Amino acid sequence: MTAADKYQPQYPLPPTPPNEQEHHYYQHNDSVDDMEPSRTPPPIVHTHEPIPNVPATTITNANALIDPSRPKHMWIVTGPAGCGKTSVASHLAESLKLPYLEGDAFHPPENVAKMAAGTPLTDADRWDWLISLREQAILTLKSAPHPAGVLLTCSALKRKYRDIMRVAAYHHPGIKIHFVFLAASEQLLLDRVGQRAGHYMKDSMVKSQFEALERRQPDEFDMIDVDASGSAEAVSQLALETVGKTMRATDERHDRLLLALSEIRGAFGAVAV
Ligand SMILES: Nc1ncnc2c1ncn2[C@@H]1O[C@H](COP(=O)(O)OP(=O)(O)O)[C@@H](O)[C@H]1O
Ligand SMILES: O=C(O)[C@H](O)[C@@H](O)[C@H](O)[C@H](O)COP(=O)(O)O
Repeated sequence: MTAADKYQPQYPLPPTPPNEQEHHYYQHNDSVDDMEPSRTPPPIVHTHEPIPNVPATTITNANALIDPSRPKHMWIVTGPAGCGKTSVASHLAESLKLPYLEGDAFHPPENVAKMAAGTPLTDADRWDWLISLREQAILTLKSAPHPAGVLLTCSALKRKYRDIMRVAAYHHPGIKIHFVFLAASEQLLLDRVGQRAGHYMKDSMVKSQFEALERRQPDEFDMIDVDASGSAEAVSQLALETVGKTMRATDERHDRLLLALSEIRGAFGAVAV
């Protein structure tokens, strides 16, 4: 057997890259309501400033960009229009003293105009919006004086949208992502959106939001459902209890891990002596 034979992969090869014609199709066919591969993601603009007095080798370690002493929590309050994202997130932000990013504020004007005209957004419309929200959340976590977390509202209706947000933890393992899904019936949200004044999102859009909605999948362990059918106060309180419990559990797990690591180090130190 030659060396070349030896290194032939023993598993099925991935599909060959698209030929030029397909590539053209992927780039220009906007009628495909699918973000990958109908749109190539734009390059992510790294907005963080260089950190002074940190050796360049440390800066290349993504984890070092976030204060490594404790996990940083990214709480994403999700659900279709009218479920109470804004109400709940502002209550959480105030109670937990965390910075808060309102997802709607990150929609480009074209998206707002589209929704205001009663046209549901496509995956392609949401792609840049999700990335800019995610990057701003990371930037907020990195900014002095290092908050313990950040709150975001973002409908995050589909699994793949949530996966876009999860990329934050991939690049910055010090970030713990959690989704809170505010669960309520379509009829209830129709009523709430119908009664809400001065918002571009009209009740006619609630149906399409439910059509797009993909509920938590079994492997989405970072997602918690909160019953959002009660009064605004009751839902906010329930969400606060849920968030507090999860945050404490995550921090305790982290502390136990650090303790175990220091014991292992101690044991190795003793052996070395
Ligand atoms: N639990 C609730 N019960 C009744 N009305 C609510 C509740 N939560 C929010 N609302 C009202 O419903 C409308 C939509 O709430 P909002 O927080 O803006 O939802 P979202 O940000 O998800 O669209 C607002 O007018 C708000 O005051
Ligand atoms: O992805 C979307 O289609 C939008 O993000 C949508 O889900 C969101 O609900 C609107 O921006 C309206 O804002 P409210 O959720 O505040 O009604």
